[in-house]
Amino acid sequence: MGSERECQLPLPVIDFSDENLKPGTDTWVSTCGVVRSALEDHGGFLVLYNKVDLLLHDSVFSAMEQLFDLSLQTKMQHTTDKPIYSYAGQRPSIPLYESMAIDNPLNAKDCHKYTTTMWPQGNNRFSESVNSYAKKVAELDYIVKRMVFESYGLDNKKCESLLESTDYILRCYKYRTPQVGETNLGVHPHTDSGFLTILNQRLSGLEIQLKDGEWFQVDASPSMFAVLAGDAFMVWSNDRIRGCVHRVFMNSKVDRYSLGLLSYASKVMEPEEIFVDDEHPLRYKPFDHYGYLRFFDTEEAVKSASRIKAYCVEWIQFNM
Ligand SMILES: O=C(O)CCC(=O)C(=O)O
Ligand SMILES: [Fe+2]
Repeated sequence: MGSERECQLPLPVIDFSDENLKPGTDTWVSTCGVVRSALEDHGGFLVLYNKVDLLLHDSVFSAMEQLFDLSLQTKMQHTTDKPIYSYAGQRPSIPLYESMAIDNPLNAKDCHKYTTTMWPQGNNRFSESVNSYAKKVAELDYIVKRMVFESYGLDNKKCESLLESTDYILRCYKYRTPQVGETNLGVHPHTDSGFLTILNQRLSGLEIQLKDGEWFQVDASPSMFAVLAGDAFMVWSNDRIRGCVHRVFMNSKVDRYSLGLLSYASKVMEPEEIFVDDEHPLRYKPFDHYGYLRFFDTEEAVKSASRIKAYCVEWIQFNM
């Protein structure tokens, strides 16, 4: 990784398949720096990662096709008590978009439970491929977080404790092709409400906004993953890390599928002390991630300029 050619791209592409990328090596240390700068500058970066082999890639994406082929009534079933959308879609401003969330996909039993809600007769192939895929992508999530902690000189124990209080969701996205006269916007520009999102797309369409405001189109490939910081990462870093603004356009004549592993803090989280000093005063109150998700669709949140600021910052102004 970190070859000069890679670093010259507006958004770094980091090779996580490199055998030399082990903690303690020079490659590891320099990659930690690239990861940190990309998160501070753009809120994200791209990763080449070969732990999801082609067989698993194909099987998880065909599982997604099967999932979205179910009836709307089946797809809209309530599958989690967390304040996330089990199903999102049928929205007039983004008519192409549908998404479904599998709660706790790293756990085989929870994958099985989700699967039997969707297919009461069972579908082992679905639950097994989802579980294997999520576990492989979670390994990438752990490495990225470990690198971030290390690059700021934070103890690995702190990182472990963050990982222990992390909930994962596998979100599956489908975009149908636009009909004549319909918008080809898949999703409006936004930041994700989670901590970190790791996306893989089967067709291109994902665009990331760089710090200069330009849009960067992410190529689709089974081994190319986009790593995006969400709102909770901004809170944790007291705004040192930027939330990654991204959007999707449907440019193809076939349906587009993508998959995101999203992480959420299961315990109240505070900005790390090292990010708070006289020059960088505390910007966020202790953060209840699920409280934020419940706030997310309220009228107050929707009309605010920034949902995360509306949820956290105003509280500080009135209570300190
Ligand atoms: O489809 C994608 O690649 C990304 C979708 C997305 O950003 C979202 O729904 O939050
Ligand atoms: Fe997103």
